[in-house]
Amino acid sequence: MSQAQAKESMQFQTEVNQLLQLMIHSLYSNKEIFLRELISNGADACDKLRFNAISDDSLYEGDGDLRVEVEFDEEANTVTIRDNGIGMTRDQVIEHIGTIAKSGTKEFLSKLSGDAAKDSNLIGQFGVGFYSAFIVADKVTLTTRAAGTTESVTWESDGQNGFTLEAADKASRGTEIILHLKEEEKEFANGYRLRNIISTYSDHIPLPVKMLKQPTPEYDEEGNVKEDVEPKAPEWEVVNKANALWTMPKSEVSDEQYQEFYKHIAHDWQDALAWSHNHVEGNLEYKSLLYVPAKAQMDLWEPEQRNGIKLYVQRVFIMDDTKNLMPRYMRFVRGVIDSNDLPLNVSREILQSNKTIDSMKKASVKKVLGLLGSMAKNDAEKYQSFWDEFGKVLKEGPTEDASNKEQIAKLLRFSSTHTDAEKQDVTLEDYVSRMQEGQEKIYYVTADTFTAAKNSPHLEVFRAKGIEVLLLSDRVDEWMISGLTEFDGKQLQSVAKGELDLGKLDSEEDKEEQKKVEDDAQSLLKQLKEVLEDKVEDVRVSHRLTSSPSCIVLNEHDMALYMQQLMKQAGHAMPSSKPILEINPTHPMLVRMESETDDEQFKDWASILFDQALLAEGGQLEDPAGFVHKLNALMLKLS
Ligand SMILES: Nc1ncnc2c1ncn2[C@@H]1O[C@H](COP(=O)(O)OP(=O)(O)OP(=O)(O)O)[C@@H](O)[C@H]1O
Repeated sequence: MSQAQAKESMQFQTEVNQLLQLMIHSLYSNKEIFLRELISNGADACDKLRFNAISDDSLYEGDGDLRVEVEFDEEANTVTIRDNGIGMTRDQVIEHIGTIAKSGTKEFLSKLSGDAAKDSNLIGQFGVGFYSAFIVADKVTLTTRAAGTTESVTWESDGQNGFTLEAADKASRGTEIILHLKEEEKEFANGYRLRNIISTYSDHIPLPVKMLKQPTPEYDEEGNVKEDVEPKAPEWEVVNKANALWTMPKSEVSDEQYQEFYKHIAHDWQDALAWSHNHVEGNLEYKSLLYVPAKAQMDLWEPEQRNGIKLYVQRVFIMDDTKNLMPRYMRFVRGVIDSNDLPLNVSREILQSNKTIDSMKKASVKKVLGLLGSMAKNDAEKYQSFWDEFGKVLKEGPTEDASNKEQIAKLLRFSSTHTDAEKQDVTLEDYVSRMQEGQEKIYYVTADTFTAAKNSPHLEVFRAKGIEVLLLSDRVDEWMISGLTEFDGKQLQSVAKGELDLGKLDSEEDKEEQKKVEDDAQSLLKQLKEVLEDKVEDVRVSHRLTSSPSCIVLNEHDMALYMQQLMKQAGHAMPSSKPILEINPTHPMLVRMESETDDEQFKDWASILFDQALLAEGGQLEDPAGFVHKLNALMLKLS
C-alpha cells in the first residue's frame, strides 16, 4: 500500500490546542464567522485556479463555472462547504491545514498571558481562517483534490487529538469541508440561518455562493399540498449578490458592507479603521479599495509578509502582492486594485517594472497618505490608535519615499521634553509652533530606551533654557532621521552630535561665560587629551552640560552608539571613528581632578570620566571589569 493510500494519524504542531481553545473562547459570541472564513478560503481557491488557468486552460477540466456551494443536513447535523477551486495536494494539506506554522505564530503564542480576556484581544492579530470551523464543529472532514491531479485525500480532525489523512476518491477538483456540528450548534444546520449569514458576510465577494433551492410544496386547485408528486432534481441557486464590492458606486455601499468585505479580504475578524474607495478614469482606468486595519498583523515585522493588496485585472484575480503595489512602509494596508489596462496574463516579472503598476502604486500611496491625513485632522483619537499600532512602520517612510517626505513628516508623532511622557503624540507642527524666539533648528535625541533618552545628559542645557527636544527611542528612529533632515525649512539636529551651536538662543552673557570657562580649562583639557589619546578624537568644554561631569559627542554623521552596538551584534562591520569627550569644568568632579597631583590617580579619574559618559550614551565598555575596579578603588579612597 502506498503512503498516499494508508490512513495515517498525525499530530498537530505544538500549541495548536492552545490556539484552538483561545480561538473558540474569543470568538464564541461571534461564532457564525466560521462560514465567512470557509467561504473566503473557497473563494481564494477559485481565484487561484482562475489565475493559473489563464496559462493552462485544461485546469478547468471542462468546469469553468467557479463557485462555492453550501449544503446542510439537519438530521446528520452537518454543514458542508464545497468549492471547485484549486484544491490541495496531500503535501499541501499537511502544510496548510495540519499545522499552525504560520510566520509569527510562535511569537504570538509567547505573548499570551493566560488571562482569557486579554488574550482574546490578541487573537485579533492572528487570522482565524480554517480553524474557526472548530468553533461550531467537534469534527471536521476535509476532502480535496488539486486541479490537474488525480489523487485526492481526506483530512479529518476533532481539533484536539491531531488529525488523520486517508486517500479519497473525489471525482472533481476542489475542496469539500464537512462540519459535524456540536450538539449545541444545531441551529446552523438550517437553510434560513445559513442564507442569512451568507448575505451578511459574503454578499459582495466576487464569486457566487450557491445553495440548494428550498423545496416548495405544490398545491392542488383547492389549495391543499399535493402528495405523491414526483420529487424534482434539486436545483442550485445563487444566494449572495457576488457583485465585487469595489466595482459598486461608493454611494451604494454602506459602512457595514465595507467592513464585511474588509474581513473577507484581510482574513481579519475586527473592523478596519478606515478605507479609501476610488474609481479612477482617464489615462489609466482602475478601481481601488484600500483599507487601514485597526490592529497590526502578526507578520508585520517579518521579512516576508503574507497578503497585502489583491491585484485584479478586469475583475479576474491575478495575485496577492506584497511588494509592487504598496511600498514597504505601507505594508499594513490591505485591499484590492482592479486594473482595466493590464493584460490578463500579467506575470510577477512584469509587475516589477511596469508603468501602469507604478502609476497605480503612486496614486494609491497618495490616497493612503490622504486618508491618514484627514484621520489625523478630524479624529485625533482614532489617528493615535493608528499611530500606536503602525507608527514604527510609517517611520520608515521619509527614508524610503523621498517624494512624499513632507506629507509623511506631518503624520509622524513623537515623545518630547514638552511633556516628558512616553506616549508619542507630538507633531512636528506642534514642535515648530512652540519653538523659541531665535530657535532655528528642531532638536532631537536618540537612545535605546525612552528612559535613556529622557535622562540623556545632552538634554541638560536644553532643559535649563526651556528648549523642547524630541525624544526618539524606537529602533527605526535613526533610520527615519537619516531621511528626514528638515521640516518646514528647519533643520533637524541631534543634540548629541557635532558641535553644539545654539545660535541666537545663547545670549552675549552666556557666550562670554563660556569663553571664560574654556580659557580656564585649557590645562585640564590638555592633560585629559594626553591621557585619553587612544580613545577620543578630542576633549573639549561642553556647553550642553549643567549637572553631569562629561558626555560623549559623536560626529555629525555617526550612528548613535547603541545603534553601532546593534549593528555589530548583527554582524555588520562598523567603521571605528573615535568620539569626542566633552567635559563640564565647573562640575565638582572636574574641579577635584584639576587639583590632582598624582599622575596615576589622574589617569584613573580620566578613564572613569570617559567610561561613564560612554555608558550614559548606551555604549559598551571595552573593559567593564577595569571600570568597576577603578571605581571601587576611588570609592574606598573617599570613604
Ligand atoms: N478551500 C481551500 N482550497 C484550497 N486551499 C485552501 C482552502 N482552505 C484553505 N486552504 C489553504 O490553507 C491555507 C490556510 O488557510 P487558513 O484559512 O488557515 O489561513 P489563510 O486563509 O491563509 O489566512 P488567515 O489565517 O489569515 O485566515 C490557505 O492559505 C490555503 O493555502
